[in-house]
Amino acid sequence: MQWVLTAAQMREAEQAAESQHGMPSALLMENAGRALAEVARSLAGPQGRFHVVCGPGNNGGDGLVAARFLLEGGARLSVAVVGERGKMTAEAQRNLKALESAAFTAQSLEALPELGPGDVVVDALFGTGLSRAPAGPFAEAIQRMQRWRGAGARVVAADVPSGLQSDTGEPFSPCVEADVTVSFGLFKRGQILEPGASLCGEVRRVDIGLSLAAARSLTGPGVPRLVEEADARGALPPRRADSHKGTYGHVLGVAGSRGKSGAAALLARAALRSGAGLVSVATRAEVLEGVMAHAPEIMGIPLEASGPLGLADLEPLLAAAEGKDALVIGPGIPRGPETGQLIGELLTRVDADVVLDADALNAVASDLSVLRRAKRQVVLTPHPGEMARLTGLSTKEVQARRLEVARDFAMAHGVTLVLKGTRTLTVSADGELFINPTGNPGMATGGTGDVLSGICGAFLAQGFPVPDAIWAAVYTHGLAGDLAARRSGKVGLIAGDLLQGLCDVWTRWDR
Ligand SMILES: NC(=O)C1=CN([C@@H]2O[C@H](COP(=O)(O)OP(=O)(O)OC[C@H]3O[C@@H](n4cnc5c(N)ncnc54)[C@H](O)[C@@H]3O)[C@@H](O)[C@H]2O)[C@@H](O)CC1
Ligand SMILES: [K+]
Repeated sequence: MQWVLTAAQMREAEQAAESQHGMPSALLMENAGRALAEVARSLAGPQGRFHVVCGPGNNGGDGLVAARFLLEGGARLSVAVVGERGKMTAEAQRNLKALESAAFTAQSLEALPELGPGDVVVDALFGTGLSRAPAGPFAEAIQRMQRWRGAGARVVAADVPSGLQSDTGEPFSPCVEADVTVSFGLFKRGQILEPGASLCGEVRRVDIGLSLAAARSLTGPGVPRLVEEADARGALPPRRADSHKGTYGHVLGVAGSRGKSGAAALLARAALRSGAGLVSVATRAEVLEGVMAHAPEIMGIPLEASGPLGLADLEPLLAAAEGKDALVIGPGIPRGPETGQLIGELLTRVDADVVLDADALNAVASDLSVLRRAKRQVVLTPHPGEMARLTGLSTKEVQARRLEVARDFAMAHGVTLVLKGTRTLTVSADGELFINPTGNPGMATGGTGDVLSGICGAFLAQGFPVPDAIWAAVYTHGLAGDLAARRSGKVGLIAGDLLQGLCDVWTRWDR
């Protein structure tokens, strides 16, 4: 996993590197600029020219170091310094002098020639220190870089595309759109959260000498981490030779209703395709055959009452939950006035971990105190709209502060929370944050959430601990979507394709 930091945490890490590890910021800048030059060179055509656009802060300093290395390598190079020289940081000034001592002259932006295919722009205008919308010459510089890109030049951003707010991923206007962003030392939030992630293009993290210091100073919850493929694969050990279906747990899905039997079927099949030893589905009697028609491997439990799920279903569901290792409640359920109470009773009495999804989330939203009273682990998997109902915020507020909203909720109610959307977040009950990098817009289609709930249930039933089971489920779900989209395209992708995608994940991971 990789830490994902705020600008303030980056500054702390930089200070720790200097005070505790003898790595002065000049040395960090040297390493950063050198790595930046290497990436810039890798993007240029054989006759490519380089424009390095530098701002007044240390981001500009990185650009000036990169310019020095490009010059040493014999590149066709122009450098522009935007803003007043007197306002540059000491490190940036020192590197400008170093460049000028080689009889090289930085120019004004207007003097720089136009660029085209094969050429490279190094955007070193602003990094993590951007504090307000770029205006005047800074805005013009960003627009100029955008124009060069429009004409075919590649843009490599130093640390953060200029104009992007590195703590939120929200861009000011104007903002550089990069082809590659070279992230110095550690990831920044704005590189991972959308729309920042898209504005960064490909993010390449390079070590510059502060990761070790940061790792020591940034322990504890609160600092989000980016899940990597090795983490997810490692969280799911291979199946043992001497095992049987009982080894891999029994998932009970409480799902489906008239017209929504497919939700139960997707949940159940996803749980089966994610390694659960046994999967049962409890649903209204009249839809059970429809569910089972999709999956002969599952066992059906008819709920004989009628109408929305309510207290009349409590005894049959308690009986159904006997001996189960995980429950998944919600996809396609008929919700009514008693559904929340029913779920509350199940949470306090059932001896199994429970995943709440879809209408089960809406059902508990009116009385969240039941979450704290649960006998075992509770996992909630809301999309932003459901999260808004759970918190009383608007969807927009949820999206604007995803990390904080998710963490506050998980800690307040003692649950593992999955906040879905681009870069799905998993938060543990003690506030550890895991950002997921897999998945694609093709998965914005009905039923993919049902599949995720089934994967979560299967991993819990197999005894994987929270929160690992859940961030691994989220990663696996996204990767299944990415692999499935190779066949179907993003437009053609449907939730059922994720079931084959899951098999592709298992063969890829040798599981
Ligand atoms: N933190 C670290 O460990 C390291 C940071 N480095 C670089 O340092 C950068 C951060 O440097 P700084 O903190 O100096 O910040 P920046 O270089 O991002 O820019 C901040 C400067 O621009 C000014 N400014 C901010 N917004 C402006 C606006 N809209 N219009 C005009 N001026 C504006 C600020 O007053 C300040 O002078 C990082 O992104 C990275 O590139 C690297 O040199 C290596 C090590
Ligand atoms: K930049």
